Amino acid sequence: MSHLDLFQLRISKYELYKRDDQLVDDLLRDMATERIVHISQKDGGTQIKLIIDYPNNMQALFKPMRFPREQQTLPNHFYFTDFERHTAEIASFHLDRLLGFRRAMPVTGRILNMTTELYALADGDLLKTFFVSPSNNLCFHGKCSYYCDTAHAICGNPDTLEGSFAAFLPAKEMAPRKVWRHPWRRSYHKRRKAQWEQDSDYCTMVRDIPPYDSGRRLLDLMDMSVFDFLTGNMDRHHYETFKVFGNDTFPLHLDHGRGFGKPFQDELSILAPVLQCCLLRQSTLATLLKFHNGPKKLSEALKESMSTDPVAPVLWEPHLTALDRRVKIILQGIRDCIAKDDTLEPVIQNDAS
Ligand SMILES: Nc1ncnc2c1ncn2[C@@H]1O[C@H](COP(=O)(O)OP(=O)(O)OP(=O)(O)O)[C@@H](O)[C@H]1O
Ligand SMILES: [Mn+2]
Repeated sequence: MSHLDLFQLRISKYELYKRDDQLVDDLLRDMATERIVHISQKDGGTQIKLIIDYPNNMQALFKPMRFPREQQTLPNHFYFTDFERHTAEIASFHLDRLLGFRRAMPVTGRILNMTTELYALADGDLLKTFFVSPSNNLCFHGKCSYYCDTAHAICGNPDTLEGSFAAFLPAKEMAPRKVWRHPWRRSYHKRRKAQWEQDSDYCTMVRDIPPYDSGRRLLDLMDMSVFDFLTGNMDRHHYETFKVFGNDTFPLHLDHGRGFGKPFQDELSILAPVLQCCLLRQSTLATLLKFHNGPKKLSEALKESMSTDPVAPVLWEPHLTALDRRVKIILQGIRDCIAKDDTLEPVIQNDAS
């Protein structure tokens, strides 16, 4: 049995893995070093993703590097046209773990050989998209709805390619997932706004709708809002849970390629769930306070956590600075909520309540 098989078997109703779980390190190492035997394109998504096959049926989801780490989200791009960043996937996993959520699958960086580890292992339609560029580099573009064409090809430099490798979720046939619309989903339209952007009482309505009217789910959305605000991810349109665990289970933190794009801008609208509901889980507040008060700031802890990654340094320094600044903003938001506390619901809650 592979480390990934074991990891998948141990997923619980409350988290993907245990605190300080050695298995996570084993899995990261496997994905970063095991021989790759086949690659194919994952269909369904908007931007290119490859399924990486290793021996023993281990699989990873690969997102390629497109730009250097200093490149920011293009100023005229919407969150839904922003290019995905492999470094955001890696950093988000580490951040999710540091915040004590453990709702994101482990992700490692790895440098591949374009010829022997990609071209030689591709077949079918994916293989047909490989070509040699004018500067003699091997490139491919795959088939998808955004940026899968010759003008947006992914090229070796000269023959290596960096990317992120996310541990594969259990097969859908083995562990079916339920897909939920995020109540604070953005409109995904150039000109239209979503209801939550116009209705300041939006949370009152959400609080009455199952599964947000009882149990942990609303608190989990607050955690997700904190997590996304820290990374700057505006692309949380849906989320998924494992069906076997029912409704009172954690939402998976998936798809973080659009985080870490704007280190000099703090996008307060991502924090709307927390600010509109005036709600936060007690353990999450404690974690944020711990990083705020030090001695170890969130930026330092994240840098340390990612320092052993094969593609370290994973993040451009301004992204790390942004984290500490954003922790302060979240805490100030919570202070304001407590100060004006005129609602019937307490601001800081435990799962049991
Ligand atoms: N680690 C993983 N293992 C297996 N499947 C995954 C993993 N992460 C994500 N997926 C699945 O792949 C789907 C697409 O992934 P992702 O959201 O990253 O792609 P996307 O191109 O951004 O798609 P969309 O544009 O719909 O958001 C997800 O909805 C999820 O079901
Ligand atoms: Mn996505």
